[in-house]
Amino acid sequence: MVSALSGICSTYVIKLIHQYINFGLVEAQSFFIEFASAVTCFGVFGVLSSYFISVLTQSMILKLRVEMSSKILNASYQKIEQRLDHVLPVLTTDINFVSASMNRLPPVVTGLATAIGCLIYLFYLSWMLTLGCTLIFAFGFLINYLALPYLKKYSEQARDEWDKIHKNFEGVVMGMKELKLNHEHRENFIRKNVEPNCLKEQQYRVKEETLYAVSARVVEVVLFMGVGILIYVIDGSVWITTESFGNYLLVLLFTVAPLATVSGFIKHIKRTQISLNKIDQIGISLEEELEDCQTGPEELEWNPRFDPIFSLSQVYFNYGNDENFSIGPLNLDVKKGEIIYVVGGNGSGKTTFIKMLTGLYQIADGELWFKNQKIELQHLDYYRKHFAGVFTDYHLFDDLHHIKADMMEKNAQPLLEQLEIDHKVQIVDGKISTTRLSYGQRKRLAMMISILEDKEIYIFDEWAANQDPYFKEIFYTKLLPQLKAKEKTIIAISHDEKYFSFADRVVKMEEGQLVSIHFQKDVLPG
Ligand SMILES: Nc1ncnc2c1ncn2[C@@H]1O[C@H](COP(=O)(O)OP(=O)(O)OP(=O)(O)O)[C@@H](O)[C@H]1O
Repeated sequence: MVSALSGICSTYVIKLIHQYINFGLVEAQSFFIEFASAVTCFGVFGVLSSYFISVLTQSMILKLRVEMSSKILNASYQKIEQRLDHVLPVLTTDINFVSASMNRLPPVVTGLATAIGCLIYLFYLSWMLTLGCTLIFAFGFLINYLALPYLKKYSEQARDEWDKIHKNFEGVVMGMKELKLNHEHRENFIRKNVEPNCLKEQQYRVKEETLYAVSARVVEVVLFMGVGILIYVIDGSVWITTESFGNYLLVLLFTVAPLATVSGFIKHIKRTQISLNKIDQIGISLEEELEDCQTGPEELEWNPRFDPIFSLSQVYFNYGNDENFSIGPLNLDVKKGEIIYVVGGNGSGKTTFIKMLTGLYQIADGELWFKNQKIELQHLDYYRKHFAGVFTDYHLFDDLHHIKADMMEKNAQPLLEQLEIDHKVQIVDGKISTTRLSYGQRKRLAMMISILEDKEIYIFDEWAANQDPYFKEIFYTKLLPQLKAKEKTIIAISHDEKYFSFADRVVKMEEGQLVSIHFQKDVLPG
């Protein structure tokens, strides 16, 4: 509405200029008042329209960003893990591109309003000429329209290359150490990976831009040709004089600039569509994976003394796709407060097992029970709430506001001291003061956070792997028993045979099967 008012005002200014050229300054004072008012209103409405559209588009962008983040977090972990290469470029590139396109909307809307206003005025000046011009404009837009599928094709190809470039950039940042150390590796990575992908993207973009320039120039040529034809037809015609045609052309020229803004946006619409498709591709498929977050199964009687806290019955899992690794059938009952070590060779399936156990991976077959409740797909989020721990590829968040205040107050400082990082890290206003720590210290911090989260079941994936002997000892002989004393159940992947005697049970994984289970008495030395 405000954009339309701004467009009307600019048309009115054009009309005043046009009238002055035609009839001169008839009444100087009223001309000046009208002119100044129209220009002021044009400016004010223009700013207001930009402001309103900006508020609207920015709130849409905000919604898009927050919704995408929530959707990703609500989706199946397994599916996201498989598509990580596509998800990150969507978050970093496509959402930004859609945002940038939305930011271009205010001048486009004002331009459109001005062009429509000018066309109405032109129609008033000469409906026949305006009809002719509209046909020429329509023909020009048709050419633009016909070029769109090709523009879309090149734009899509360039965007697909961008996924690969994004992966290369990840390599540049995450693999900087390796690339810095090895000159040949660095050269090879740049020449054989980064450069070819960037080159392909560049070629597609050049094709796209050239096609766009060609279609834009063709449109201009058509417009000029159209005007030429009009001049040819009109010259010597009785129904319009050369002078009034000249006046008409003057207003027409004012219409060209806003129309150019609008037609320039057409190219952006295609690119935006491609970005929206990319968002949609992961968005829609994420929607399919949405899990009912809140509800658990019906509460059943559960006696921690006799009943397992969770059990697996004939459970199978596989990665699907072309990956042929699978685990199962697994049968395991775990009691509340038990400490279980999972051992086994590399690639035997230990991490896969705990990801499945925590509900991050969905089981393919069999039954998963938690406190006598059968866990179905829709209960997975409820089920996962009972777990905390540290994976090998953990992420350290510095914001700890999700931790209960009393837990934080009572236990944070003693834990920092016990883990001997209190001289390095403080918790200030619910945030960790620094995460710039050694690997071992960072892992201790991750351990502290998981303990503060105060869940019923703890999983640790080779937590002690990069701890010094002193902290290994503390982990196996103090921290885990302390958690057990609080009736926490612990599943720890471990290769440290020395400490097997501290487990209640040691289960061994081999090629996706739990091949043996030893109780503490069996693994005690001697
Ligand atoms: N995200 C994944 N997608 C497909 N296959 C995978 C994935 N992660 C692991 N695998 C496959 O599953 C097998 C078991 O891997 P897993 O990480 O569970 O082993 P692990 O016993 O924990 O090994 P390690 O001791 O080396 O950590 C591997 O052989 C691997 O090929």
